[in-house]
Amino acid sequence: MSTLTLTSPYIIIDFDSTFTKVEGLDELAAIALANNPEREKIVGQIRNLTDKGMSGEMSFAEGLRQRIDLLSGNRSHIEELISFLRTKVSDSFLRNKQFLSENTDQIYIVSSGFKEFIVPVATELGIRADHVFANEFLFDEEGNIVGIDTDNVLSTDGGKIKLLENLKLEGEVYVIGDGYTDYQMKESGLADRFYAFTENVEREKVVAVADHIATSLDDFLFDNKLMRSQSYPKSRIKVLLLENVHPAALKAFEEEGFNVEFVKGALDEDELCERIKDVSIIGIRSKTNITKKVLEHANKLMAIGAFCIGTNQIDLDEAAKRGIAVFNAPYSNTRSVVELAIGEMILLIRNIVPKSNMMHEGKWDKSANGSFEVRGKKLGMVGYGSIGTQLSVVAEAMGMEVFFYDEIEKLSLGNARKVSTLDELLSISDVISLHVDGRKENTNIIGKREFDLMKDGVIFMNLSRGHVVDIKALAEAIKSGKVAGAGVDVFPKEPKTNKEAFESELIGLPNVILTPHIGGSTEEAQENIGHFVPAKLLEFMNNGSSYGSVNFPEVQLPKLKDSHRLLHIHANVPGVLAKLNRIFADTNVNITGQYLKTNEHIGYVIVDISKKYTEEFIQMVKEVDGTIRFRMLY
Ligand SMILES: NC(=O)c1ccc[n+]([C@@H]2O[C@H](COP(=O)([O-])OP(=O)(O)OC[C@H]3O[C@@H](n4cnc5c(N)ncnc54)[C@H](O)[C@@H]3O)[C@@H](O)[C@H]2O)c1
Ligand SMILES: O=C(O)[C@H](O)COP(=O)(O)O
Repeated sequence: MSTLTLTSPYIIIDFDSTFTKVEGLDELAAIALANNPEREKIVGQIRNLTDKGMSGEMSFAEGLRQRIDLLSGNRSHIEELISFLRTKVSDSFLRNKQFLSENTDQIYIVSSGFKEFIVPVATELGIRADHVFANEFLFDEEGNIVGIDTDNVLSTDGGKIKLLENLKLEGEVYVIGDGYTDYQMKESGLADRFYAFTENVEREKVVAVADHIATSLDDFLFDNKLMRSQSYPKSRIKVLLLENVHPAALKAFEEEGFNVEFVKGALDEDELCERIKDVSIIGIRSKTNITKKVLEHANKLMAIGAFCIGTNQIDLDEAAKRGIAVFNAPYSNTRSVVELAIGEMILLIRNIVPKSNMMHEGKWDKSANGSFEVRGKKLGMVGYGSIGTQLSVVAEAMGMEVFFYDEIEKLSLGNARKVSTLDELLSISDVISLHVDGRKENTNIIGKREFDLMKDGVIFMNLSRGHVVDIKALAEAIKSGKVAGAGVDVFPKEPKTNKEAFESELIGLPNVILTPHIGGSTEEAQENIGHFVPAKLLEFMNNGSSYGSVNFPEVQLPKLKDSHRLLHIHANVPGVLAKLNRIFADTNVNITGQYLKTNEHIGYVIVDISKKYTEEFIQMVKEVDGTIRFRMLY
């Protein structure tokens, strides 16, 4: 088969803001005027003239003349500009260098920019120098730009149309560009299609008249079934990032060419049901609940990234049944939580909060009563996972005796001692800190009965999940003096955004540190997560690897080489693999690698095949009974 046949239309490509991300002449002005005190003003005027010319608001030729007059550039500035433009080639053009170099006879650059800087940049990606049509500068003897070659048709209004007419191309002609003058080639009847290129800028007036929108060069190539770097254009794949995840995440997806939407707060169920319809990847933190109802609206969703540790806010089983892989960041913020827990336990055991509050009221209360060291005290941790174990080590280094209770067998670090029941842990500890996961069964594991078991004057901390503690019982225990100090970072009901008010029975109680779920909110942790989770999601999207997923059969796949990769997710029922293999045998498709992993709900089969196959073969694979989702990578 060949989904990649080249039907060979002539492709006319604009340069500024299409082939490169920027407008060459504007950048030349910024370079040439570097030492001019009026630089910003003049560059602003030039940009304004460029915009007006590109959107068709003013005569292009007049705008160009005015821009050259404002510029005051020379040859050395052009050299600098070329080096700069080499770093500003549009991502999708860089990705598709092979297409550009293998189809040089069909591709032309037609630009109102200048050959002096376009030719060196475009030819490096395979464009023929004699296929670059653009304006040319006039220089004086010192190399200063003094004007433009007015004999060149491109310096005139309607120049691109005249140029195209002169080219006399026979066959289909498609134009890709971001400006109105690019569209005019189609309007004149000389080109068959106009693709408004929006990877760098989106001009309303241009998009409105376009036959198609090309969000990237891959998008254009996909639309025309031409050879491309991405099996499916990433610019067509929508990524929705909620809850103000670190900008590193936005950058990671944008650099790969995805269509990314960034939202500061969380969304409620109804909003999410609406917004998720066309989303393929969603990034959330602890406040966004991905419920069964949300997933029912998420027909395109392939992966969920929890930019945090907890995944209790996601219906993991339902996601798996729908073939949606969920990833989180299990370690990136653990140290931050540990540091906050250590800080809080010292402040609480020293009774610092009331003392600090009094100072703010102008009261001096120097006394040692009710203030203790943590050294020698017993720290009791419920949950000895990633955070519990780290806290254990740091607390021991401060001279605490560490005890823990975990419902599964865990290796003690250092001198930490495991106790066999929760009740025992609660009754022996001076400081109690909760580090259990947020599964439903952990709801209210600490309530009145458990507070009654604790020592009088205990210090109590919860930095795990809000629903784990009965807040009313905690408030009573604080009021009665049973709990001498409490540090609470997580609550059964938390505001979705910083604009919503916080309500709790703990407000106003003495020696209580309340924090707005910021255990993992440090710059370091958020940045780590901002790199870690997108890397996992991208590996899944680009390569099929699901290693580290919390709900999906985990496979770590080799890089795809000289093959096409089929990713088949199916209900875990007997016989699917056999059926798939039968199709391969019957259709004579050569398998170069095969991987299978299952979990209780689904099977994940990855098959690398040689590139010779038919559309019918793909259709048969998609139609195998039990198929949940199928996609291909190459
Ligand atoms: N406050 C924050 O900003 C913040 C930041 C990161 C993590 N967290 C939360 O902290 C908690 C701990 O994170 P982690 O990375 O250490 O998780 P983890 O999964 O590594 O460890 C949790 C441990 O708790 C144990 N456990 C679960 N339920 C238990 C129970 N009822 N009794 C005894 N042991 C039980 C598990 O066996 C496991 O060993 C999670 O709820 C996570 O969501 C909060
Ligand atoms: O699960 C976590 O990692 C923490 O609860 C942090 O959640 P957040 O990213 O919403 O602050």
